[in-house]
Amino acid sequence: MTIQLQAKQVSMRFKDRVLFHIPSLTIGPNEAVYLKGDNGVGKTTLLKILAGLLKPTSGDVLPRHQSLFTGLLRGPGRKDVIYLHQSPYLFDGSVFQNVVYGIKHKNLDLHDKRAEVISALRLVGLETLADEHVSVLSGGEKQRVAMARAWVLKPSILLMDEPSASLDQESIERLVFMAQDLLEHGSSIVITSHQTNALTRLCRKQWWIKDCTLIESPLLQIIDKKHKDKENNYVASNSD
Ligand SMILES: Nc1ncnc2c1ncn2[C@@H]1O[C@H](COP(=O)(O)OP(=O)(O)OP(=O)(O)O)[C@@H](O)[C@H]1O
Repeated sequence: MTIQLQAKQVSMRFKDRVLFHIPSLTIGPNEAVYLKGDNGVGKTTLLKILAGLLKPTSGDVLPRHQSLFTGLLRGPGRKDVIYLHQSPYLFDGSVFQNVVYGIKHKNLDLHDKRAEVISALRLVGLETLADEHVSVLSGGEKQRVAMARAWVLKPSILLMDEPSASLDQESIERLVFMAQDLLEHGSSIVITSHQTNALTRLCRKQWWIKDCTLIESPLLQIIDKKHKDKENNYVASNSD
């Protein structure tokens, strides 16, 4: 299922400081957005508001066609919208347990759940570490586990906060492959990053937080043939 989120007159203030006021904002269905802006302008804050993890000072963010009343009943956190943290939280357990946790209530038998988790770990290149405890993983590997956990959930909207900050080129390309797969299945993604890279190149729209508001514009990507060939080779070598 894909959904569309709509924000109306959303303002965020910390004490006397107005971080931003956004009159109107829509995400989805099936969009890829690059969210940019200087340090401290409120990118993380906006993603948390969209995910329902933070309440704006004023305004509302609702799935399209959902009434405010239903929204109030739903409680904190927005089902089907996942916020991928800059430094993801993994619980005390193995890599496999961390990824399967997301689908523990899904109506799949154990065999199918295991297959889904192994596919996700293969995509992020961590299948050989499935039984390792997460405490032995590097920062980049933890980020990849968090991405695998998000991918198995097949969210309608995935909000990725600086996903590439601690990743090398190969890991970024693995994330690109997963993000592309979600997009092909109708999900939307929002990516924050201080540098353009293969992930931000997936985006066709830009949100720029500047002067305490958000400016939206289309993002025209210049297809770099050399880069495209490299991505295609990567996909070919990772498809069964
Ligand atoms: N709970 C809070 N109380 C007070 N100020 C806060 C709170 N949360 C965030 N801020 C402030 O709001 C501003 C925006 O923070 P945010 O993390 O959203 O910025 P950002 O654009 O993601 O920055 P960066 O690019 O550095 O990650 C910062 O100045 C931060 O200190």
